[in-house]
Amino acid sequence: MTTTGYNILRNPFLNKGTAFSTAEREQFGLTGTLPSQVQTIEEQADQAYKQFQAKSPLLEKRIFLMNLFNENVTLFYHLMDQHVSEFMPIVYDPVVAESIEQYNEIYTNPQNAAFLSVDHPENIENTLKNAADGRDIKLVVVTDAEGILGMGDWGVNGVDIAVGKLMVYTAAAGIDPATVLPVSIDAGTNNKTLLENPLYLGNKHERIAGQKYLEFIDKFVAAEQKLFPESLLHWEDFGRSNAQVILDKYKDSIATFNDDIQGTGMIVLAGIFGALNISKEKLVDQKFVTFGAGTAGMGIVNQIFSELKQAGLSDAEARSHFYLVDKQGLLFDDTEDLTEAQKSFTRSREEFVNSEQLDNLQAVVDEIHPTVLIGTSTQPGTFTETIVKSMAQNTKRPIIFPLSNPTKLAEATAENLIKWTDGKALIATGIPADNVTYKGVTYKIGQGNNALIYPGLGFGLVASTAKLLTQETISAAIHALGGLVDVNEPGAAVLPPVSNLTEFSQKIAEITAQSVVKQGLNREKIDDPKQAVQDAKWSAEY
Ligand SMILES: NC(=O)c1ccc[n+]([C@@H]2O[C@H](COP(=O)([O-])OP(=O)(O)OC[C@H]3O[C@@H](n4cnc5c(N)ncnc54)[C@H](O)[C@@H]3O)[C@@H](O)[C@H]2O)c1
Ligand SMILES: O=C(O)C[C@H](O)C(=O)O
Ligand SMILES: [Mn+2]
Repeated sequence: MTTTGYNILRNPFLNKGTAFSTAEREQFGLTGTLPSQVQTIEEQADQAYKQFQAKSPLLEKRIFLMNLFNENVTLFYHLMDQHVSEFMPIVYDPVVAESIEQYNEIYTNPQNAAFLSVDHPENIENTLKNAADGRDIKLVVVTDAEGILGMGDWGVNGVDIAVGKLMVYTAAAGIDPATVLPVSIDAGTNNKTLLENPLYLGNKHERIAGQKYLEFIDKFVAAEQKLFPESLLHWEDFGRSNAQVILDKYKDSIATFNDDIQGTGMIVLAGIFGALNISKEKLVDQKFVTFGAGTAGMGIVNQIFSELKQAGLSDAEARSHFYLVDKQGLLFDDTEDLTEAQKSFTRSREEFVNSEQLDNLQAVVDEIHPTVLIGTSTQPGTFTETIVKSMAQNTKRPIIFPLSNPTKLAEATAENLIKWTDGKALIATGIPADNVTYKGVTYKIGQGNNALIYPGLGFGLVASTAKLLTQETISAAIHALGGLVDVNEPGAAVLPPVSNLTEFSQKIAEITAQSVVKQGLNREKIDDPKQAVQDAKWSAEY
């Protein structure tokens, strides 16, 4: 690749636009290809921000930012650094959901993503090479888009979630954007609307499943590891039947993690610790009801389970703290269609005189008196006033996390939860929520979204050249998020605010890297893990 003239202006990783100095313009054959004034990155950022502000609605703002990214990656991140709380919901959840729904209609140059087709396994390696274009890839986010947020199957459109997750990695933790690669696995789609859309850009056939699909995944992992042997492989928004199977297959042999299972489990446990700091209670004294025992729900349960065991409980004691509710109601040993993950946490019918009636959330909450209620069900409005009030009657500070995304799928709003519990609920929501003022107290609402933890974790793994991600490292990273909120302030949030994302991501990255090195899981020699994180950090300057 030549890096002179228009090639450099069109390469988003190298382009500085009007910020190329006169000397650089001469050096790169750009003399006369730009207006004469040389701008600073600050001037460019101010100008771009004004253009951004002039756009509405939010989806237009997102398209503007994606085009800016496609033109000039450094400027995009420089601007995002200055406006992280404002840009997060646009680059990422919830506006990313709209851009996925309208992907074909608003199609823009796809941010250097790699598109793999299940129909052409022979192209995997070449595709990854083409998309990397000689860059040294350290982090891959891959999606097959079978379970995009709570919106189901979005075929090739789902690539935007891989792109968005990676943008958050750089904005939050500072991974060099030239070292990352978003990947779409187009396995077909069962989304009828997409199949019938003449504009649909993905494979126009039903989703391929079973052996052929798993063989494709195997080939992908082999090629990814061969081409980028030092990379971390992050799985996002796979369907319930594949997510855990894939993670279990690779987690003990390569550096990999599933964000919906592990990232979500981590942030929820961190949020629960935050809530318990406020209520001055202990984890071992809690009773958990998880509503929606799928990929995220079971990731959360397993993470809490593992922490309860660390606190000294036996397997059986730890299991006794959980009540899973899914479509069938409370999950019992004899419930039909249990997933492998659910089977370890079912209840016995003998525990209840009325087990037949426990087929809905209301009945379960009335019977169990949970202290913690987690929603990962994709079912909007299901934490009703009656359910929430029933919970609040039986526990002083109910911990209630409606986590389903995007906005339209949340089990409840923070505002209603505060109102219905007379300010007692300790809340985290999946998408950002405004402060709630109630009876003179302003309640800050923590964002229980894996974006608060995966960037620090992933960057720490990359910076420390980790070979594997262990439970020990996961646990260390969760605890890194503790102690960052002043719990004595009335209305304190259970998690630190997104405006501090870069600071706490740095802390999580350092603790992750320290844990990797302590376990001897680094590929390269590292004397000072904190320094290794510092050295790997990219900043959005020319
Ligand atoms: N806040 C976060 O960080 C975060 C992270 C991951 C997932 N999520 C959200 O959690 C939700 C679930 O995601 P997932 O990946 O686990 O999906 P999933 O499909 O694996 O799981 C959803 C589960 O909900 C169950 N369910 C569906 N309808 C139900 C009903 N009426 N009553 C009870 N249960 C029902 C399904 O059977 C399934 O087990 C999504 O909305 C997603 O956006 C949030
Ligand atoms: O993408 C998000 O906002 C969080 C999570 O990974 C999800 O699938 O909902
Ligand atoms: Mn996800």
